[in-house]
Amino acid sequence: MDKDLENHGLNIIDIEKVYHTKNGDVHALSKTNLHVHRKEFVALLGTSGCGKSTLLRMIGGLTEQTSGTIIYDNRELTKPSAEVGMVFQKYTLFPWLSVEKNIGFGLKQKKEKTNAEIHEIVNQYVDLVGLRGFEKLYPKSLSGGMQQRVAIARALANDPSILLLDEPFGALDTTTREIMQELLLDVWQKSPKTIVMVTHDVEEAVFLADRVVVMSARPGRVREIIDIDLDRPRDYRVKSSQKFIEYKMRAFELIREESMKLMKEGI
Ligand SMILES: Nc1ncnc2c1ncn2[C@@H]1O[C@H](COP(=O)(O)OP(=O)(O)OP(=O)(O)O)[C@@H](O)[C@H]1O
Repeated sequence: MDKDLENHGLNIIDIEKVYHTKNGDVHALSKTNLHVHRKEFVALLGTSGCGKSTLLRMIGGLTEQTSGTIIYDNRELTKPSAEVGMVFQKYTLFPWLSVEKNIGFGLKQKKEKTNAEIHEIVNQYVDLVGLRGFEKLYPKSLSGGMQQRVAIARALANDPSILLLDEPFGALDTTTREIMQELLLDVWQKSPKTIVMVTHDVEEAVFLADRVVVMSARPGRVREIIDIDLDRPRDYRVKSSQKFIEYKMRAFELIREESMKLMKEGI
């Protein structure tokens, strides 16, 4: 592959994070390297506290790394920017704004588009995440799954190059979660982005991602990368295939090994 193209996408280079707290230093992430291709979907898995969220927050410019560099398409990412959209587990919608106002919030702030253009973009995302008929409602009258759909639409409406998802379906019941996974795949297929998603759910990671990155226990680093060679578009039926089960088992084994290490260390 052309050297320049190879470098395109997200490059995480020698990233390390130590939190300095009053009770001492917490080594959250040891030198971590990862390359995520443009429009690739990567899922991060690992034991609790291995630094998954820390890594995501550093990519998003919300937490400063102790050392190392994060580059997207040859530009260094150092602070929050419109290029990076984020969705967290906790519903983070503005309660005083309607669904459509929440989705259009970032566009309005940027002041680059007319109200009519914003209206059109918002409408497009209302349809994409299946919220037609709910656009005038306020977050408090929506279910958890619907609120996360608004959050995803809000992040995408800004047309970011990278979408960071931190356990976005963690608070949802199993069925809603599965439906949201399919919706996310559908949205990603129609509006492809470079996605990095943190999840605790092995099945979710294998179902969604092109590659599953399993991290070692704290201080985290990349333990193994599993290439998920499953046809797209995917639907839930793929979960019963032999290949799917093998990928899932491999990820489980790795996480188990890392959890056992933590237990032996008495953490
Ligand atoms: N702001 C902070 N100050 C001090 N320590 C922190 C801070 N944020 C995270 N940590 C610590 O850094 C380590 C990694 O935390 P992080 O939340 O990144 O892990 P995680 O893999 O996302 O965990 P989980 O799966 O439980 O959400 C943990 O030991 C955590 O306690």
